[in-house]
Amino acid sequence: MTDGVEARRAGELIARLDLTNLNEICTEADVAALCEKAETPEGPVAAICIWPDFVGFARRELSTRIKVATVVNFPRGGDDVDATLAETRKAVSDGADEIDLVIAYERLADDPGFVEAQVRTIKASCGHAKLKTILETGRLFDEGAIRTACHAALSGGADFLKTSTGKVEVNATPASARILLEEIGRAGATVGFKPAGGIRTFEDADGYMRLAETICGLDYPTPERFRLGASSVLADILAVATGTERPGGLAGY
Ligand SMILES: O=C[C@H](O)COP(=O)(O)O
Repeated sequence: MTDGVEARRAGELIARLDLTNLNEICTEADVAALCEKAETPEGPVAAICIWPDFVGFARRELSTRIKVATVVNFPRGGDDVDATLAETRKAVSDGADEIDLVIAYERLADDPGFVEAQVRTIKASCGHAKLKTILETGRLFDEGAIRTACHAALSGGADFLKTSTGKVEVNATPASARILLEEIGRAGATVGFKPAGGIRTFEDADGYMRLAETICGLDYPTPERFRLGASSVLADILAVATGTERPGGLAGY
C-alpha cells in the first residue's frame, strides 16, 4: 500500500518520464508498444526516447502531447562532429522534439573547448528541438572532471544536463546528480536536469526529484526542466500512483 503523498508524487514522476527503449535490438513493433505504454492510465509520460531510425514512425504514432526524444553520437561519445551534425539534422527533420547528445567526454581532460564547440554546433542545428547533453558521468571518474563537463555543456548552450547513456558500468548516481544540479543552480536553474540509467524503482526516481528540489528549489523540477531517463521504472511508479501491488522490488533486474 502507498500513501496519498507517494501516489501524488508518482503521478508527477510519470509526467516527467522519458520512457526509453534503446535496446540493441529494437523493432518498429517495439516502438509501437512503447508509444502505447506512453499513454498511461495516469496520464501521458513527457517523452519517449528511441533510436533515430524510429523517430518518423513514432511521431506519426504518438499524440503531439508526448515528445519524441532521440539520441545522437550514442553511446560512444565520439568526436566526429560532422557525423553527429548529420544525425541531428536528420532526426530534427524526421520530427524529433528533443535531441540527447553524448558529448565527446574523452576529449574533456585535454580540450574542454572542443566539447563546448561540439555542443554549440549541435545546438545550432536543433532548430525548435531541445538539446540534452549526456555527460557520461560514470566515465569521468572524479568530481572535477564532472564539473568541467557541466561547464562545457552549459557554455555550449545545452538545454539539459543528463547524467548517462545507461550503457556503461556506472550510470546515474545521487553523487553525480548532486554535482550536475549544483552547477545548474549556480547557472541560474534555467537549464534542465535528466538522471538516466539504472533507475528501477519509485524510490530511485523520487530520490532524484527530491534532490532537484533541495538543490535548485521546490519550483525547479517542472516537466520542462526535470526528466527521468528510464526503460524499466514505469510499472513500479504506476503501481505506487494507483496503490496497487508493486511488481516485485528489485527481483529480476
Ligand atoms: O537514456 C536512458 C537510458 O538508456 C535508460 O537506461 P536504463 O535502461 O538503465 O533505464
